[in-house]
Amino acid sequence: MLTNLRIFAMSHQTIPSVYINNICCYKIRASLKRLKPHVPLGRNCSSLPGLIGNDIKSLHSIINPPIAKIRNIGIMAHIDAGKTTTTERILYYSGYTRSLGDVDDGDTVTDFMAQERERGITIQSAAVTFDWKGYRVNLIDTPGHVDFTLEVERCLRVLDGAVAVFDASAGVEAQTLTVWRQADKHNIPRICFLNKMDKTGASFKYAVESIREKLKAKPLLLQLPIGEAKTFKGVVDVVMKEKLLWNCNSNDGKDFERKPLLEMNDPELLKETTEARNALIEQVADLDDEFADLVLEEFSENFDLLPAEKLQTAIHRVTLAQTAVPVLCGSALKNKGIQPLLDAVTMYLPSPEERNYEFLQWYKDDLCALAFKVLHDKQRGPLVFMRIYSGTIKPQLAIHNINGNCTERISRLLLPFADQHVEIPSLTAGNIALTVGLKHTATGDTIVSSKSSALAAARRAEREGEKKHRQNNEAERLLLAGVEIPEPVFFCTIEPPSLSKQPDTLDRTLGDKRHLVTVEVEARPIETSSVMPVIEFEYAESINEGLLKVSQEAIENGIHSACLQGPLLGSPIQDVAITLHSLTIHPGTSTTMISACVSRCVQKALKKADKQVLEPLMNLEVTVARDYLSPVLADLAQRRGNIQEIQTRQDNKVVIGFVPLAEIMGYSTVLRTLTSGSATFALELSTYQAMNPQDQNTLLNRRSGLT
Ligand SMILES: Nc1nc2c(ncn2[C@@H]2O[C@H](COP(=O)(O)OP(=O)(O)OP(=O)(O)O)[C@@H](O)[C@H]2O)c(=O)[nH]1
Repeated sequence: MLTNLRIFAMSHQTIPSVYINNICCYKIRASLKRLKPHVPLGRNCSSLPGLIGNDIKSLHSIINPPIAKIRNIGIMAHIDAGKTTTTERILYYSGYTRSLGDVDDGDTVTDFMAQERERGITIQSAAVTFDWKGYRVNLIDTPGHVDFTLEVERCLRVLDGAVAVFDASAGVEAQTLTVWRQADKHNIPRICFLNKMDKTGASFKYAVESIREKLKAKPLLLQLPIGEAKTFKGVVDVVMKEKLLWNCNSNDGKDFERKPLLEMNDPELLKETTEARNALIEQVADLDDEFADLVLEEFSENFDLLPAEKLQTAIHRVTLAQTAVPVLCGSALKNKGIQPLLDAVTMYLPSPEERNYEFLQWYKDDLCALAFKVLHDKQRGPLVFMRIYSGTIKPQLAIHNINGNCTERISRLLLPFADQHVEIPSLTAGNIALTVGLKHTATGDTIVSSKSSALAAARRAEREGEKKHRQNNEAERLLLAGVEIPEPVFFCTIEPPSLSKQPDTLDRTLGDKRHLVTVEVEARPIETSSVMPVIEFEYAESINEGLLKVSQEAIENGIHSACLQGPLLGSPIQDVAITLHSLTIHPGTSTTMISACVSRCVQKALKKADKQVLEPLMNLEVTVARDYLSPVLADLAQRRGNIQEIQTRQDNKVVIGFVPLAEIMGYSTVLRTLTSGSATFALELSTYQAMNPQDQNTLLNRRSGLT
C-alpha cells in the first residue's frame, strides 16, 4: 500500500503543506524551495514525479518533460495473465509505491475500485504517471475482460504503445486475440512480455510459437529465459549478450546482477545467445533497409562487432512500423524481469511525436485533446482524464467540447497517480492530464480551445481536400480525435402501435396562485428507419399561436420527460408522434406546471395505447478456426441467430449475421468452451426489432415476477 506522510514546510510560506511519498521528503522540500514554482502548490498535492530519487530538475521539465521522453503505454492481456501484478511491480521499481501490492489480497494501486477488489478483476482503467531513467511513462491499465471491451477500446485509442502480457504456460489466449486485433485497428506498436515463467508448465518456446501462429506476428527474441518453471531464475539479454540474475535473498527483486556472458563461465549459454543474436540481426535486417545496409557494409563478416545501440535503434524502428514485435520474459509475481521490461518500454516503444495522428496537422499548435475516461469523485465532482495531442492545458482554461458543442472551464489540473493526484500549473502535448471542473464532458469527446479553432482546423483540412470531412453535418466535419462509441443497448424501447387520445387537466393552487392547464394530446406511431429514438411534435391549427409561443418549450419538455420512461418496463418510447389538440392556460400558471400537466397527459395516453417491446438486434461477427465452424453455427441457430454470410480469412472462417442481444448474454464463455478458446467475436448494435407477442409476454411476466 502507498504510505503518505504529511509535511508542513514551516519555513517556506509558498508551500503551505504537501502530501508526499516519504521516500525522500527533505530533498523534495529543499528542491521546491530552490526552484520557487510559478504557481504555489495546492494543499493536498502529492509528491511531484521526477523529484523522487536523486535527480533535481527544473520544475518545467518535471511537469512537462521533452516530448521525446514521454511514453504513453497500456498493458493489455487475457484475463488473469498478470497485468495488475506487472503494473504493481512497475510502480514499485519506479519508486512510486513503497511496498508491493498483491492482487490476491486486493490491495493494488491500479485496481482501486471497491467492486474490482471484490471481484478481483480490472474493470475501470486507471492512468498512472511515473518516471523511469529519465523518461516519463503514463501507464493506462486496460481491463482484459471480454464484457468490458469498450473500456479497452477507449484506452487503446490514447496509447502510443502497448505491452502485451501473456501467461507463458498458456501462450496466446482467446482474449489476447481480441485485444491484439483492437491494437491492430488502432495501429499501436507493441512489445510482448511472457509472464509467469516461474509457473509449472511455463514454456518460452511454446508461447513464442503461439505468437507466431495465432497472432501472425513476427517475434523478435530480445531475451532468453534462464531456467523455466521452478528453475526460472533470470533472463539473458540477447542484444547485449549479458545475463541478468535475480538475487534469491532479495525478496522484492530490486537487486539483480547484470554480467557479460563469458566463454569460461557459461559456454553453452553464450553459444545459444550468440546464435539468437545472429538470428535477431538477420531478422531485423530483413525488415529494415537502413539496418540491412549497415550490416552488409560493415558487419557482414562478424555480427559480434555490431554495436548494441545500432541494433536497438533498428528494433525501435521495426517496432514502430509494426512489422515485428520484441519479446521479453519474466515473472511479475516472483519479481523477475520487470526492470528490463521497463527499459524496453522506453527504448522500443515510440514517443508521442513519432506517432502519426492524422488530425494533428490541422490543429497545429492549437489545443486538441481527447477525453478518454470520466471518474466521479464525491468531493471534486467529475474528473476527466485527457490525452493532450497538441497545445497546452492550464487550470482556469475555457475549452470547447466539439461533441457536446459546449464551452466550459477547467478549474484544476492534476497529474494522475491512481487515486492520488498531483496539482500542476500546465501540461503540454503528449501528456495525460486529469482535469477538474468539466461537467458536460463525456468519454470520447474531443476538446479544443474554442469553436473557432475547431472550425479553422476543419477548414484547413477541407482546403487540403480531406475527403472524409466533406459531410453535411457541421459537427461531423470537425476533426475528431474521439473514440467511436456504439449506441448503448442494455435497455428496451417501446412504441405505441395504435393511436390514443387523452384529455387531462391540472388544477393546483400554490400559496395564493392558481395554476390551471388543460390540454388534449394524441399519441400515434410513426415509421422511421433510425436506431435513435424519434419523437415528433405536432400542434393543431386551432391552438392559439401567442399561447403556444410562450409555452412551447415547457410543452416539449413535458412530452420528452413522459417519453423517457414509458409505461412498459419503464423503458423509453420511440417512433411516436404526439399531437397537441387543445391548450388552455390560466394566467400566472408556471412553466413547470405546464410541463407536468403535459407529461402526465402523455403518460396516460401511452398507457391506453397498445404497446410493443422493441429488442436490440446485434450485428455479430465470429472468427473461428475451420474445425469449430459447425458447433458455432448450431449454437447460433438456437439463439435466434440469422446468418448472412460465411467468409474465409487465412485459416479461419468468419461468420457474419444478426442475433438478438437477449440471446447473446454470456456468449464469450460459451464460445470459448465450444471452440477451445480459438474463436473471437465482435458485436455492435444493428437496429431494434419488434418482439413477437409471445416473447414479449414472457418478458413482461418475468419482469413483473409472474413467472
Ligand atoms: N505463478 C505466477 N502467477 C502470477 C504471476 N503474475 C500474476 N500471477 C497470478 O495470476 C493471477 C492473476 O494476476 P493479475 O495480476 O490479477 O492478472 P490480471 O491480468 O490483472 O487480471 P484481470 O484484472 O482479471 O484482468 C493472480 O493470482 C496472480 O498472483 C507470475 O508471474 N507467476
